[in-house]
Amino acid sequence: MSRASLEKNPAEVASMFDGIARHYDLTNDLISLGQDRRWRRLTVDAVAAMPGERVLDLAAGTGTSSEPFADGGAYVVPSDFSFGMLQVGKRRRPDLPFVAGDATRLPFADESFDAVTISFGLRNVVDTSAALREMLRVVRPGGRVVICEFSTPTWGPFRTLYQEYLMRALPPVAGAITKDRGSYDYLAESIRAWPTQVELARLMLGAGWSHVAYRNVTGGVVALHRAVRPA
Ligand SMILES: C[S@@+](CC[C@H](N)C(=O)[O-])C[C@H]1O[C@@H](n2cnc3c(N)ncnc32)[C@H](O)[C@@H]1O
Repeated sequence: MSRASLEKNPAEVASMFDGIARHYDLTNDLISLGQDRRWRRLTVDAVAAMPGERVLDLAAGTGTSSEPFADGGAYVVPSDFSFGMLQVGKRRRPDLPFVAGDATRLPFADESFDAVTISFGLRNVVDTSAALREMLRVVRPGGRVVICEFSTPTWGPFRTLYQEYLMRALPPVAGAITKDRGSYDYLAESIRAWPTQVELARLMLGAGWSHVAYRNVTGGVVALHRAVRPA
């Protein structure tokens, strides 16, 4: 199966996710050793959506990151540009209003959401700053963003161990399960090349977000960044 390169050409990225869509959720559980469920719960807590609030879940894939918002009473819109991922999601959760859209040119009006969130998606978008600006545009003044993404473990010895797992163990193991080693080589390489916690916070400030803050989860394997659109 074809993998994307670190240039993150949108057609290549979408086609790679089309290819893994069927096994995406199961493989996630396996390769994260079940940690993904905790990361998702903390993301939902950070967004703290009230019932009836409008939440955009960007790069929502199969909608796994969107479901808890809907189940909590928010009006969540899962959006993604991989039709394969959207189809799997729509089959599983026909009640959710999946919308096809590119994170760098969102098909939504200005100020149409109370909050926007993106889980394990921003790293795959060709232009990080353009996506951050689009998220700012579609959120109302005073609205918030929460980004859940792989990051850089803070403790040196753990970072070394993790990077060994990432680069040496994860691609062959996930490749054997899915018969698609290339996509997991991409996963490992894209995580290693991704900005640190502080660098991402700077990009958010540069895109116009204020009150930018982050917290590390699982020792910094994942970071949750949050910010507010200036009123
Ligand atoms: C790792 S999946 C994350 C899915 C989901 N948020 C989750 O937590 O399971 C990354 C998703 O980002 C989407 N994506 C990447 N670049 C995108 C872009 N420019 N616009 C919209 N979606 C994009 C991919 O299609 C893929 O479904």
